[in-house]
Amino acid sequence: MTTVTGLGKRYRANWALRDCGFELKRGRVTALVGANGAGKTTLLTLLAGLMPPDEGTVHSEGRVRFVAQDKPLYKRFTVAEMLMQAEQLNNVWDQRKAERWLRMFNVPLDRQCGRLSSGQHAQVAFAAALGAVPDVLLLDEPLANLDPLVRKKVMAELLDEVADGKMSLVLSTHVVGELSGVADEILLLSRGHLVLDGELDELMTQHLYYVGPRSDEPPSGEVVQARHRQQQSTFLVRDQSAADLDGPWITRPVSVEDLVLAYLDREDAK
Ligand SMILES: Nc1ncnc2c1ncn2[C@@H]1O[C@H](COP(=O)(O)OP(=O)(O)OP(=O)(O)O)[C@@H](O)[C@H]1O
Repeated sequence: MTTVTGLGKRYRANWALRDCGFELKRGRVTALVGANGAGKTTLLTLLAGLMPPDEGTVHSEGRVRFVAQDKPLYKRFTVAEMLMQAEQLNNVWDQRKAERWLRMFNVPLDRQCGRLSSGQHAQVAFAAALGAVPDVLLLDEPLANLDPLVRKKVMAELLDEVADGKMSLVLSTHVVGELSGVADEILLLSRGHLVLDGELDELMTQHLYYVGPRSDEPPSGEVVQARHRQQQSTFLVRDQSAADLDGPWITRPVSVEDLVLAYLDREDAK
């Protein structure tokens, strides 16, 4: 439903994003991860159509809504007035959906936006985006400013929204420990390039740890991360042939967090 091909963006002479290609499907959650300055916000802004690419294309079907990191609201408006404005700006609007979200997170409709806590402020931005019943919802670091319980609840509710298979959700995040059970797909950016992308379940089966005697190489596979102690080496590898393993090596599964951090670490060291 969204197809991205050869996407690139530069600010003056510097490419912030290059050669980016992937698809976003309905009913799927895509996590966009990468170090500070990797190009996540640039990619989301291009997906939202808020600035033109310098190369490549984004083709999206349906309504795309974007909640930016700073989530601008009119400070003097009450929450209810903010929703009324969102209604006027959108051809399709579901007031019940927006109000339900705000009730769930205890945000008073009659409170001025300038008097909301940063967490409540974020909820108003989410409610306004969801009220527009988007086909593609893009959230730039939606979990920042939220306490751990609210983060969990927001994620659970967003997953519910995706579950009926109509919407595609993309969220950028630095909270990689909370991706397991949330993300179906991953896009990992490093210095403007996609270095890992695909279905998370598939990527998990393609990666594993080899633990064995101190050595320079693992028994097979492409090394993503290597750690050595005096007598022991541990390799996180991308490998599909581990089933035939014999010799001194043992294998261990990787977690989503291990996988993402290992790739971030590898790219950081380049
Ligand atoms: N308006 C701009 N003008 C010039 N350079 C920019 C502009 N916006 C972003 N950049 C540069 O483009 C690169 C990608 O920035 P971007 O904001 O997309 O990264 P990010 O992954 O969202 O970072 P963070 O995790 O810190 O929010 C960075 O090198 C940044 O300095």
